[in-house]
Amino acid sequence: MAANMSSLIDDVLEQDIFEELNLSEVAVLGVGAYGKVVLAVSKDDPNEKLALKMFSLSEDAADEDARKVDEETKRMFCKEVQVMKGLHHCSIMPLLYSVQAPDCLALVMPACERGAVADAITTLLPSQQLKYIRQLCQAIHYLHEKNTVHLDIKANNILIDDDDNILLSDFGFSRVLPNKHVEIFVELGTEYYRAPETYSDERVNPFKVDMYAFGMTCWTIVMKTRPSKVDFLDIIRTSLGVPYIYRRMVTFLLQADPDHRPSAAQVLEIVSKL
Ligand SMILES: Nc1ncnc2c1ncn2[C@@H]1O[C@H](COP(=O)(O)OP(=O)(O)OP(=O)(O)O)[C@@H](O)[C@H]1O
Repeated sequence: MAANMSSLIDDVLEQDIFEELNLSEVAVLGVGAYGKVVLAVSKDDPNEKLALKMFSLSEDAADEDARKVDEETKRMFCKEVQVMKGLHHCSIMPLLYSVQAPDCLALVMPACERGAVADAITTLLPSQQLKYIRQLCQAIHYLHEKNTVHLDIKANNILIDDDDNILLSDFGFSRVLPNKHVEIFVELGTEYYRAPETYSDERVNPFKVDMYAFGMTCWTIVMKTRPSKVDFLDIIRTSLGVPYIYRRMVTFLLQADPDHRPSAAQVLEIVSKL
């Protein structure tokens, strides 16, 4: 792990991460199992706002349990860095750099202070709905062309930048695969966004799992509501206020049979013309 990790780290810091990077800690943007995401501002340039996804380390070598947790944290961090370093797309969250400090590992990214699409869901304008769906589809198409799957696409993981464009973020569950036909076990994901086949104990096509989650994300965007325990297909089919093309697209994407779901390339062809 050490050799692999050192090749993924851009900077090793001796002291406090904020001090060494000359940043002021402003607020906590989110909290996860690994640690937290912190909004920080450069002391040199107050216009430079960064989000630091920090993976806490205890580095208590004497405590075996703490050592095991640290090993797992390092593994998760390395996985996310490795995937992000290979991605360069205007609708995908860029990794500016990765750092190691005495008490944490951190991904440094541009901060999206407007938050996630999930937070803005009830106030979306028709022009934003179309733009976000199109940009998300372009991001997924790019990922899938690189044989990479996200595996946690949802409205909470789509951040909005200062220019009102979206950035697909959180590559913690992502995988880079050898080809588009490989089948793997997918046991993680978020309730309502998880494709039905992932609840079986069998291998599944992860690209189709992403397309189901994309369908649920489109559902939340066009219905302007967060998903809950309802019949998604029935609701979208009977929501006559939603443009027909969206109802048709979401219905295709949410099909229970993964083989019947369209690919990102197929959906992109439709949304590019809208
Ligand atoms: N670059 C960023 N700019 C602004 N906020 C961010 C940024 N990155 C992450 N966040 C916020 O922090 C939260 C947690 O980040 P992230 O999704 O990467 O971690 P996670 O533990 O995998 O979260 P989850 O379990 O909710 O998917 C996000 O939902 C978002 O609100």
